[in-house]
Amino acid sequence: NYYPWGYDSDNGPDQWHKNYPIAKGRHQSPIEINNKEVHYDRSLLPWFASYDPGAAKTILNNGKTCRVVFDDSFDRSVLRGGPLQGVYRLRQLHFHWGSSDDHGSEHVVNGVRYAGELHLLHWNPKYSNYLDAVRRTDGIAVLAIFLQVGKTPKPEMKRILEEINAIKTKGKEAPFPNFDPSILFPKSHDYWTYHGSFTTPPCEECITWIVLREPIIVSSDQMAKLRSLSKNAENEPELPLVDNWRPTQPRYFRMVSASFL
Ligand SMILES: CC[C@H](C)CCC(=O)Nc1ccc(S(N)(=O)=O)cc1
Ligand SMILES: [Zn+2]
Repeated sequence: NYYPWGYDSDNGPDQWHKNYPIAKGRHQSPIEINNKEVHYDRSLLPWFASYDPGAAKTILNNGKTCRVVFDDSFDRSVLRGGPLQGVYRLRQLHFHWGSSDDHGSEHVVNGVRYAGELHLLHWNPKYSNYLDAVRRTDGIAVLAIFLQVGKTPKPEMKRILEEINAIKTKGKEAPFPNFDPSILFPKSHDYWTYHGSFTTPPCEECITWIVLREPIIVSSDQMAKLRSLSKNAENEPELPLVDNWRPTQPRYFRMVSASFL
């Protein structure tokens, strides 16, 4: 009998390997990023995002996260440079967050957990489609941005959080037109990069991670707004959608490169 994966004790990260054996692989994500083990790579190029606001389509609650979906039927919104060869198409963005402000991010930096983490997922159009790309080591690129709680929140987050009321329960979707996610980017483009996996099932090891050093500032109220999402469907008992983050995985023999000294 099929029992969907989740983040509870009976279907959470420690159980995922039963249906997705690669979850115990050697290139899993997220990981701890420690300054001592990072290698400054001066050959790393800056990365560039050129996104078309018109590519934004809908925002949805899939019971696991809040996701914004973009038109990826051609090279309309792309990420290039950094560790990447060629352009990667923006497909979706989503968040991971905790049950309180002191945790919720997936990557951890020198022991620091942030309140949340924003993932912008892009795929390599040299492959015929997304499902083909997820089977390739250079198939996917995820730009990860930490959410830090502070006094002067980024006004650009407001647009996403205003839509939360329309997608309270699992399966709810709402139109989300005219949105350029690069307005969410922090000032600095400094990043770490390493090869890893999806942080949820199917845990495929197809991701070039680009983790930004500078977090974006959100307010405690904005985090509370994310936590007001429910993982249940409309007519089911209310279950808060919180703590949808995977603990850090072993780094094994992977190099984490830094674009900055
Ligand atoms: C077998 C293909 C499957 C349907 C893929 C569905 C998918 O895209 N999942 C996904 C996306 C992003 C992340 S994360 N959190 O950015 O690492 C985790 C999981
Ligand atoms: Zn994610």
